[in-house]
Amino acid sequence: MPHADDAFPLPAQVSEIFDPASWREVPGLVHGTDLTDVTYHRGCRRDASGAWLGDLPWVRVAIHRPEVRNAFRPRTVDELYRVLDHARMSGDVGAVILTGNGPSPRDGGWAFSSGGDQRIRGRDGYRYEKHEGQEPPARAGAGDHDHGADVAAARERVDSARAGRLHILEVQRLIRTMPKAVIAAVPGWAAGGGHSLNVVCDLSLASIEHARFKQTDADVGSFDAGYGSALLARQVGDKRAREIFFLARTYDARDAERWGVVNEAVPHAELEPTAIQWARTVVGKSPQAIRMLKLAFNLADDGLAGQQVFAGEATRLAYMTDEAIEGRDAFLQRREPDWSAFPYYF
Ligand SMILES: CC(C)(COP(=O)(O)OP(=O)(O)OC[C@H]1O[C@@H](n2cnc3c(N)ncnc32)[C@H](O)[C@@H]1OP(=O)(O)O)[C@@H](O)C(=O)NCCC(=O)NCCSC(=O)c1cc(O)c2ccccc2c1O
Repeated sequence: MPHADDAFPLPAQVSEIFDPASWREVPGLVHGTDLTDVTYHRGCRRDASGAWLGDLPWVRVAIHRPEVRNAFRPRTVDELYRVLDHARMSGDVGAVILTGNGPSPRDGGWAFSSGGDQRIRGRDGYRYEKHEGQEPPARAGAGDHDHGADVAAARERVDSARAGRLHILEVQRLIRTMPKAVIAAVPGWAAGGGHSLNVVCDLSLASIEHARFKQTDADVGSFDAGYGSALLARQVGDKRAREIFFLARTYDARDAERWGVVNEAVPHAELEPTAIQWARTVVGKSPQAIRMLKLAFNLADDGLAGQQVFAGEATRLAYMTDEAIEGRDAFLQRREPDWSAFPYYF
């Protein structure tokens, strides 16, 4: 039993393959209080009784809408952005595990994400809903579930006063540009915009038993013409990327591994422990080296935006030198800078 005075008691079991002993809640970003569609946890060490001993430098972010294969609505995207930005701005966090909670209480299906929630798609994008987060909880078993009524109720909830959004693209850019390793742990379906979310992560693991991939964008009249297609082509080759989009056939974790959509296919039970192990390995490397490498991998494909992000880190390195400090100090001391100590390296 955890100690009553434990700073961080064991969190709730948010997913069947989530190990509460490896994580703690993050105050201000707690599911059920601050978040409805996403869960967010900080890696930590605990003793045998479950008492918190200390933090570890990684976090776990999961979409928590298993009853709709973790489809995202605007609120989901807002929450994803919020927790990912928290991870980005946490100086003691070096890796992010991105996954989907499951299984579905309706039918036991697993998902990473099935992309934009088609029930609330409008002509201008995905629509916010009134009273979000107050929907009746999904009940176990498909018997009492009426899909048509569910779709009608979701459309009824649309808040017509607010504009539609496509801001999963902002989340993609955040994942792409945050100077930390983002590891996708794909426990089930990665479809449509969920397929693209996996593409944009730095590293990916997929469940052999349950992960399934399918790029459905063109089936529903949508198209991720950015990272979701162009970066995919870099990963799997141009012909294969066209096949994935144009034919929209389902492929599994083994195919995904062979094609380069994921790094490794692993047994379902090993998915989260392996993701944690990969996070542990990445944070064992030089933070500066990982930062520069990630941004270097992005640079050529991201054009001037990629150069800008890489150059920002180069500027930070420059600020750490005596030469840059001499420039700053000379200005503050109202004197000419003395560069004589600094060679013209070649
Ligand atoms: C993912 C599936 C292949 C899984 O099939 P399966 O047979 O296992 O499960 P069901 O189909 O029975 O699903 C269970 C349950 O979940 C509901 N559901 C699943 N996905 C969604 C969804 N995306 N939106 C709403 N609801 C969903 C489903 O209806 C069932 O409900 P019940 O009421 O019957 O219980 C299969 O589910 C599937 O194909 N899903 C749809 C995948 C899809 O087309 N996604 C959207 C692609 S477009 C997109 O994501 C996208 C979003 C953006 O914001 C963009 C922004 C800018 C550019 C491009 C964007 C973009 O392309």
